[in-house]
Formats: sequence, structure tokens, C-alpha cells
Amino acid sequence: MSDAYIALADGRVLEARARAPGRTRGELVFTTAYTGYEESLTDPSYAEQILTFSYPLIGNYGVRTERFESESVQPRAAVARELTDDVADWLAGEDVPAVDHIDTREIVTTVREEGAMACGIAAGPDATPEDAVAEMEACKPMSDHVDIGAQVSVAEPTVHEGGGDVDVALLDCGAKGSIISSLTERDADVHVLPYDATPEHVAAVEPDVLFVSNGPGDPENFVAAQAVVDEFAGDLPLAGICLGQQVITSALGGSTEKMAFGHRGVNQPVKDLRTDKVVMTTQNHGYTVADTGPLEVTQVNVNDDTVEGLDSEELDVITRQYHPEANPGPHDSLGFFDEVLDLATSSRRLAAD
Ligand SMILES: NC(=O)CC[C@H](N)C(=O)O
Repeated sequence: MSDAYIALADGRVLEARARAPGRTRGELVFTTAYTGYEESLTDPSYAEQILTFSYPLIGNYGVRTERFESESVQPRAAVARELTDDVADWLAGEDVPAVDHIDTREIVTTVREEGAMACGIAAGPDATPEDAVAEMEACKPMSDHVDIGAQVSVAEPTVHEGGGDVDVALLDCGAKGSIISSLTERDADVHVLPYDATPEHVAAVEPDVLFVSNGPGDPENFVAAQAVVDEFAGDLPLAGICLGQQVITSALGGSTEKMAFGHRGVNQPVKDLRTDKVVMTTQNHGYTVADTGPLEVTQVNVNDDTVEGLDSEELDVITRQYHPEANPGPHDSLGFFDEVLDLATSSRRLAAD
């Protein structure tokens, strides 16, 4: 007898084993990353999603808070072929449902063929297939989570001192901790501002660069962040990662669109069009830039040609769709943070001239 059920929007109900009990719903997505489950499960970009791991064994090197990207578990639920007790106990302690003993290949193939979809989970001794279906039917599309930023952003501004003389205003739309530490390790002072900060809040920290973070959901819902970008474009260097790239592009007159199943993993090949070099990157996104507006495409995804990097020399903009901060994944793109800080300091020199 199963004690967990996963209801999919295509009408199927899959049987599984409950590893952390509860009932929940979210958009069903998958990551192909074979390590980094602690980082992925604490990445705020996964809010309101149910995360399926395609790698069959999750939890084999324990759970350490040092590897967390935020203070809580962010996906609504976790699904894997086999979860260790360490991970199952962690998720149960956080009241996040988790299920295993399920053919995750079937889930991945379904999402690949039909796209990311509404999903409901019921797990635990009293769970029924009907419970899972009711959850799935109540699941909203990601774009309907209009104020998702409030779930993942800091409530009040905070400062992380790097000890140098570059000030970064980081609009926190659900920032991973590694974005902040990648900047402080390079001596920048990072002023973390709420996702709905006003232009006045940003101006008050006298930044050398405005950095828009990663974050969950539809970038078109981050209207306050787009307004801030619009206000400072041309006056302050702009940088962004993932949702940050999408928000900046939309604010400058471009557009974004939802992908069928997105990119989530640690081996997405990205080609730099200026050097012709390919690097492996960490990714976690379901939307992509459709129209780049005034920005120039500098990097593309080798698998499907989607936009991975944008620049504007005129507007001092540099953005990435992937996650240069890694965690999990390869460190090949950490140089992005040096590029951002170079941009911040060179434009400050120009302004002072
Ligand atoms: N990692 C992110 O910032 C994700 C960006 C956006 N929510 C998307 O799904 O495309």
C-alpha cells in the first residue's frame, strides 16, 4: 500500500512513499544536478515549485547548514527516487513534504514532453489519491503568484560589509546567499534592499552599481524592481543574475516569456560569442528573455540558443541568465563578479572626471 500520491495536471496520479508528511501543491519541475541538494532545496528561486531530482540518490553526504543558500527550505515539496534519512528528516522538520520510491524518469519525461505543470502531493498515513488531486486542482500558475517577492525577500535593508570601497545595491528578489558572499569576498559592501524598494531607498545607499538578484516566478510581476531599473538606467551600472537579467531586460524595453520546461541543472553549456569559448553553468529558470530591447546578446545556450548573457556598453549593463555564483555547480563563471565590480568602479571614475 502506498502512503503518498502525486497528482499531475495531465490527469495521472502516481504512487510513492512518504518521507516527510503533508499536503501541498506547486509547479512540477526537475533538476538534473547530481550534487548540491542542500543548495537547491534552499534556493529561493524554487518557491512555489515542486522539485524533482532526476539523480537517483539524494542525501548521500548529509545535510550541513553551511551549504544552505537561504534560511529555509524553498520548494513546496521534494521528489526523488531515493531520499536518505538525513534529507527526509530535515524536510520533515521543516514541514516540507517529501516523497521517494517513484520512477523519476517518468516524471522527467512527462515534464520534458508536456512542460512544467500543476502538481499536487499528499503524503503520510492518511493520504489519499483524492487529496493529491484536490491539491493539484487548487494549484495556481506561477504567473498568478503576483507578490511572490514578498515570500522570499528581506523585510528590512541589511548590509554585508566586504571592507572595500565599492557599494552594491542588491535588490533582493529572493537572492541566494552565494551572490552576496561572492561580492563581499571581492571586498564589496552589499546593501541588500527589499524587492519592492523605491528609487529613493536605492539612492540612499549611494551605490556604485545596482544589482538585481535571482528570484522565483514570473519576472513581469516584479514591477517595483523594474521601476527602479528604469529610474537608474544610464546613470548607474546595472547587473543581474537570472530573474535579475529578466527584470532588467523588461525594464529597458525588452520582454520575457515562459519556457516549456526550463533549465535546471549544473551542466548547461553556454557559449560566449566574443571568445567562442564554452563553459558549463548552473541554471534554474523557467522563463527566458524573448526580446532583448537595447541590450546586446553576448552569450547563448549551446543546447537551444536561448539568451544567456546580455551587455550594453552605452548603458553599463551586464547580466547573466545562469548562476555564476554556482552553489551548486561549476565555478567556471565566478569571474562575472569581477566584471561587475570593474564596471562599478570604472563608471565611478568616469563620473568623477
Ligand atoms: N533562478 C532564477 O532567478 C529564476 C528566474 C525566474 N523565476 C525563472 O524561473 O525564470
